This record gives sequence, C-alpha cells and structure tokens, in this order.
Amino acid sequence: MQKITTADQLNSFVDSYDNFLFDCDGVLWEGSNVFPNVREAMQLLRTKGKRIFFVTNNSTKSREAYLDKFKKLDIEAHLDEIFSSAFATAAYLKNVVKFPADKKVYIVGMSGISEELKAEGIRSFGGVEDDGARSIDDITDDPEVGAVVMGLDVNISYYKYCKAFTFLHNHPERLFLLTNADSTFPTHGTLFPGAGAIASPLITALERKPDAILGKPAQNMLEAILAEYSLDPSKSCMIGDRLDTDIDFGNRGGLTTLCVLTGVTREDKLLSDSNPIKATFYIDSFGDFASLSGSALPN
Ligand SMILES: O=C(O)[C@H](O)[C@H](O)COP(=O)(O)O
Ligand SMILES: [Mg+2]
Repeated sequence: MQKITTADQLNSFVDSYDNFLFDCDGVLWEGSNVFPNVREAMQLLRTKGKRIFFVTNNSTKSREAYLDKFKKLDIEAHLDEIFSSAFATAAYLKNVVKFPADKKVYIVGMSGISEELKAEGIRSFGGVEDDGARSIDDITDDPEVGAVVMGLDVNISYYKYCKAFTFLHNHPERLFLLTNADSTFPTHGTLFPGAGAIASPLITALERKPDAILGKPAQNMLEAILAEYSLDPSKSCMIGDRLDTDIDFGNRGGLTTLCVLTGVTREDKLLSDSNPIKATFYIDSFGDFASLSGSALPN
C-alpha cells in the first residue's frame, strides 16, 4: 500500500485511470463542511477529462437532493453521476424482487428512501411521517406490508422499532432490507452511530439478519455503474474513507482503491497488521490532489 505524498506520485496515479468513483461523507465533506481544496481537486480531474461518479451509502437524501447539496456546496456534479444506497435499494426492489404493486414498504429512515422508492413507483409509508413522540398503544400489523427498509435515521425512536418489529415478527415472507450497514457516521467533527448501529436493535429483537444490505461493499451499485457506462474496472479507481465499505467495495469489483484519512480511517489502523482490508494507495486527503499539483488555493 503506497502513500501518495509527492507531485510525481500523484500525476502518475491520476494518469493511470480514466474513471474515479467517490465516496462522499468523509471524503468530500463532513455534513456541509467541504474539506480544503476538494473543489479544486475535483476540477483538476474534470479538466483532465476523467469520468467522475459519486457512490454514497448515505440514504438520507435522494439523488435529486444530493444534486442540490452539490450545487449549494459549489461542487460540480450531474444527476447521472450520483448513486446512493437509497437508489440501490429502490432499484433492487423494482428490478430484482419485482416488488408487487399491491404491497407497500415500511421505512425506518429518512426522505431519501421514500423519494427513491416513489421514483420506482413503489408505495411506502413511515419514514419521516413517524418522527416525534408517538404512543405504541395503537400499533397493529398491516397485511399490505411486503418489506421493511432501514437506513440512517437521526430521528430513530422506540415507536419506529416497534412498528418495524410488528411488520416483520413471524412474517419471514416479508423482506427485511438495509440500505447500508455502516457502523458509524462521520459528522460534527466526530463519529456518531451509523445506519448499521441503527439496525442492530431490530436485528437483535427479531433474531433475524437482513435479507439484503444494498450499499457498499455490496456490488449492486458498482455493477450498475460499470454496465451503464461501459467502464473498464482496470482503468477505474474507488476513493473512500471507510475500509469495510468503500475500499472493500472497490477491491471486490477489481478496481484500484485509494483510501483517504479525512473520514473514519486513521493511518495507524490502515497500516496495522490486524487490518484485513488493504487499499492500493492512500493519501492524507483528496484535497491533496490540488495542493500537490500546485492548483490549490493559497491558505
Ligand atoms: O451511517 C451511515 O449511513 C454512513 O455513515 C454514511 O451515510 C456514509 O456515507 P458515505 O461515506 O458512504 O458517503
Ligand atoms: Mg464515507
């Protein structure tokens, strides 16, 4: 695993690939805080004619909402470049499961999931509608439920767990899907519980594992991107901050991988003998693409 620290190493790295797939949280930004020189680094790649894709496990926003975020943060992005675990989950229900029209999905998560399901013509309920303090007294089963989908939910509650449990307990025929299983969420200058941590209480209560987890490292999104854009994996690089999602995702797909140290992974963890997931390369930050090549803004 080589650390990129010089202009020559960076130029040789960038010139070796045509396509760059970016994780978002922990690579480009933390919340709405764009890391230094990210805009300039992204512009450098686009100026060199590189194909850019964004592949996020964050299911709280739809692709449209992510496009708005990119615009607000002044980072060039196009809708067909954006892939999220909410999108992957909706596509899985539509194209793989062939989810029946007379069934609906109960969501524990945020608007990204309901909006992507709606875009695929799949009926859903719950999500942000169930936010706030609610009584569990009136929770009953609903025979129309065909699946429960869980993702990062910053407004999680016992009420939501009870509803999801009710729809899945003693109903093995109903699908239990996670948009992603990230253990932590890099935000507010620290780490908070992630989507995987949010799902654990329900998994424990049900004594049942999810039927599918659609985000990275699952290959669903990568297969969709490679096929849709006829990308050559050997000329493609996945850039991420989490080893068990981003880097594993790229390694499994035969891509080169670059780990950045601005998110959840620390250099000592990355380099430790106990770490089973190795990246091809690593770098302190994606913004170093600009600072090393001399196209960074002055501090
Ligand atoms: O808990 C989560 O959902 C993840 O921490 C978060 O969404 C990761 O997003 P990504 O780093 O894949 O953009
Ligand atoms: Mg990340």
